[in-house]
Amino acid sequence: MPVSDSVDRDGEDEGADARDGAGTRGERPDDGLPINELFYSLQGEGTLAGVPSVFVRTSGCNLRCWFCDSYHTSWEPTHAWLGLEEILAEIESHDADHVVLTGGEPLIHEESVALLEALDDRGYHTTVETNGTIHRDAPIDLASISPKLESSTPTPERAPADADEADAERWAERHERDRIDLETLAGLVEDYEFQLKFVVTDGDDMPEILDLLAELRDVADVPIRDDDVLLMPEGATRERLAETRTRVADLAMEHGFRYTPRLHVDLWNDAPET
Ligand SMILES: C[S@@+](CC[C@H](N)C(=O)[O-])C[C@H]1O[C@@H](n2cnc3c(N)ncnc32)[C@H](O)[C@@H]1O
Ligand SMILES: Nc1nc2[nH]cc(C(=O)O)c2c(=O)[nH]1
Ligand code: SF4
Ligand SMILES: [Mg+2]
Repeated sequence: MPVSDSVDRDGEDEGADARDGAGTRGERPDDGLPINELFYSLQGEGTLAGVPSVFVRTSGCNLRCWFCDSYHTSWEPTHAWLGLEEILAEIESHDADHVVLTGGEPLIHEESVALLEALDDRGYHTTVETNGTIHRDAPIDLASISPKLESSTPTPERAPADADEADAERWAERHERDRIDLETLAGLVEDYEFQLKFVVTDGDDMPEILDLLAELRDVADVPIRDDDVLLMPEGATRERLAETRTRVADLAMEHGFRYTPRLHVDLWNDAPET
């Protein structure tokens, strides 16, 4: 199946392009979001790992990591359109104080702002999982920023097997062009409580992380402590994590950064809605 570009063409109104996305179900409400899945689980990653949370996963992404563990929000997006009230009702049906807005890239959708405002009004703690290429003004309690390294680029050798070859080639170029935007990253760390969560495979990723941190520390008006930096092993399955996690834990100790597990993968492997 050809890779769908309909959720995220270039331009300002990237979220709007999801309106005619492949795999779409339901009418698009004015305040709606394309929802890939909405579920209750434990936060598996980062400084809040282990906290019971409702996850809202929007569809559509402006990048294409070859390893994306949410293939059906990026390479082959599917979703149902849900209105703001429907999303809130679903969230409120779970007994949780924490909501994690993720994707795909949730900040391509301007409607994510209204959702975050409504959650803030209701007293929820909100985490936004973002690739750090888009800034929006919204009540975000924790910006969980995962800047994408060169090792995430879907080169011909690394593109997912299901991806159309020509599309993958086009995405490799676009991914490489767009994956780091220093000004946007600086805006996010200045405006929000944040964590910088890098997906790491091995020591080859470290020079790029160190360079990026040095540049960001230069540009940003707020301190970025080593404590704000988390290394997360690449792996969407238990089998893959078994190959990467010890190496990444050793790198965290060597560089004085935090290590974050992927608790949900340990607990439930790659099952959907976990
Ligand atoms: C699916 S992404 C959605 C949010 C946003 N697009 C981003 O990349 O941060 C959620 C988190 O999963 C991470 N992730 C995706 N695939 C992964 C993999 N194969 N191994 C480890 N982490 C992965 C991302 O880096 C990000 O921190
Ligand atoms: N349990 C669990 N924790 C997570 N933390 C970040 C996730 C994400 O996909 O953004 C995620 C996820 O998919 N599941
Ligand atoms: S930026 Fe996030 S959602 Fe987009 S392809 Fe990469 S990991 Fe997947
Ligand atoms: Mg996930």
